[in-house]
Amino acid sequence: MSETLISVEDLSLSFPNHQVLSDLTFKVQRGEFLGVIGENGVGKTTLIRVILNQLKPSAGRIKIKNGLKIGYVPQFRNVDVEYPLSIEDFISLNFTGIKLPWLSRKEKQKIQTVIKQVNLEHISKRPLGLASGGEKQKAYLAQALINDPDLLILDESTASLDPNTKRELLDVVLRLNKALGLTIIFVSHDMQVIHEYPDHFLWLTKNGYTAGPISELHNDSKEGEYV
Ligand SMILES: Nc1ncnc2c1ncn2[C@@H]1O[C@H](COP(=O)(O)OP(=O)(O)OP(=O)(O)O)[C@@H](O)[C@H]1O
Repeated sequence: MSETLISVEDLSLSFPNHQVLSDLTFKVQRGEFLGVIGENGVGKTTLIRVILNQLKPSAGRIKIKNGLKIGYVPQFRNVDVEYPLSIEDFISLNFTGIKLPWLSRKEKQKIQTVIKQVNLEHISKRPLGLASGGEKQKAYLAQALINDPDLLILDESTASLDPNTKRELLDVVLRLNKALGLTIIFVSHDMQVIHEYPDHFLWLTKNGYTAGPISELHNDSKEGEYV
């Protein structure tokens, strides 16, 4: 039996003088890998902010499963080369509910687990500022995993990575989805990767939206890359 984690019903959101989301209805089931696609300005990030409870819908409803733990991987932001923390220490910053001024053995083990999950073992002691773009995104991914989320949201986290690095990160995300049953919402402009990785899609357009299993995503849209 599938379990609904997020249920969105007739949801609309307007900013002053500007309707962004209109009559949106979809569900996210546990274990799903949902790709959210759409042109610039169509409301992808706005939708994510509604899911994160940072914005209230103007109309309609969103139901989030009680106690759902969400991990968030932001859009790539370069980290200054002078940034002093090691990748390991950077990841540990995201621990919530730390009771002691130092890390417990269990917390240290957890850090090593997530470092392995994102394939950063070989450079975990390196300052984050010296890591490559792909490695930095993996460090953000590891940070999002540290509190055992049920749902991982990646908001255009691969947008500025080269094609190989992008695939490397998405291979890690797909493994987490398949092996651990982690539910994924992946926001992207890139039709090609939306065809390849997610099992469901939500395609926001200026005039509405389409949603469904990835097999129903139009093949003629494969070529398009929104930038
Ligand atoms: N707080 C706000 N107040 C007013 N307008 C906003 C606000 N936040 C976003 N917008 C506008 O709403 C529209 C949707 O923005 P959003 O960031 O959700 O789009 P997006 O699909 O994520 O775009 P991109 O792909 O460029 O990141 C844009 O026109 C944006 O300028």
